[in-house]
Amino acid sequence: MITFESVTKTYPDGTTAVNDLSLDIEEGSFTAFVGPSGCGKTTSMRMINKMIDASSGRITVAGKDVADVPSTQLRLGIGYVIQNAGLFPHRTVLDNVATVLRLKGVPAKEARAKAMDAIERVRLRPELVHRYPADLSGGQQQRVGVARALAADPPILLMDEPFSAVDPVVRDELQQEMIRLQRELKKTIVFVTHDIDEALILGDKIAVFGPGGVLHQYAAAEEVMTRPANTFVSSMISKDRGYRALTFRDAALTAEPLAEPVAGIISLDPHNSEWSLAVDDNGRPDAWLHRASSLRVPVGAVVTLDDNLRRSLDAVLASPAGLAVVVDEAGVAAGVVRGETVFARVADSSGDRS
Ligand SMILES: Nc1ncnc2c1ncn2[C@@H]1O[C@H](COP(=O)(O)OP(=O)(O)OP(=O)(O)O)[C@@H](O)[C@H]1O
Repeated sequence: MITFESVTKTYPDGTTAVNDLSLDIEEGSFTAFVGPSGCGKTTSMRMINKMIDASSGRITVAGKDVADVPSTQLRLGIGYVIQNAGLFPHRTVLDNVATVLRLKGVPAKEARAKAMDAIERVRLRPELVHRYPADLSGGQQQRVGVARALAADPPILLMDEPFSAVDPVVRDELQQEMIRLQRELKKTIVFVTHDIDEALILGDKIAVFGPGGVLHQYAAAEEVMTRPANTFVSSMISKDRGYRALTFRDAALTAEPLAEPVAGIISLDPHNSEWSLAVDDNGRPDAWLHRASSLRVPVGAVVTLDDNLRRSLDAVLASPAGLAVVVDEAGVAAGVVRGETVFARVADSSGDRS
């Protein structure tokens, strides 16, 4: 879908940002460009939609050399999401999302209807559509940025560090949202991040960039983890490696059922008699409640039954009750998994690998 053939970019001041890059990005794949700051990830991405021109080599999109396609035409088929969303401050959420459709000449009414579809797709609350970006949280703004990029249904999505400015809990939510969206939409996504964890969580394929704009490895996420191409790549992944490997282990958990909520509170007996679980009106987990002191601890990570072992471990460790909340597709609390069960699976899985 997107190919780089011996592409080099040298800026006028002599900096070589990208050095002889060859890469073949398959249609429908999620590719993460990862590496430390200044390694040419953004430059490589921006050459795809011609925000930056290559100095030499060739880039093709859907078989066409981008040099031969007018920039505006090229960009109408390529959604673009950046850090801090880059929304127009004086346009409402709805008008922001409708922007590309309007540029494409879609009549206003139809553009708004399609924009609403995109807003629903990213699960942004519909009552926010008439607000201005400044009235939204960072995470909500990013959702608008993703909706705007998706509204015109482009086959390709470029995302440049889109989640690096939001707090870790929201970032985790947005990452899970991207995984869900990609399952539904099957776009060709290129995602720039300096965070190897984010790359491994999201990417089917990972391109590891190093100083001087050199590509060190381009492979499936699991292969980068288990067979790093060289010492540069191993140094990127060496910290917390065992923990990261859990990303690729199926948790294969069974949920233990929960009692019915009474006034929004679910008793966790017999698993835990010190804590209860508060849920919202829709039955989604909200907070852990310490029965004796009434202390409330927001529920951070939750799991679904097909989650990997790493997310399951995160959910257990983030829970003061030592239980992970299992949610269904709608985010409704459907059960719990005990810490011991997850720890036993982690121990088994380390055994598998040795
Ligand atoms: N317009 C420019 N003129 C000169 N040098 C530039 C320009 N833009 C980027 N560079 C340099 O090119 C190199 C690659 O930059 P690039 O932004 O592509 O890297 P990156 O891996 O995306 O890093 P970051 O995450 O910090 O943006 C860096 O050394 C950067 O300083």
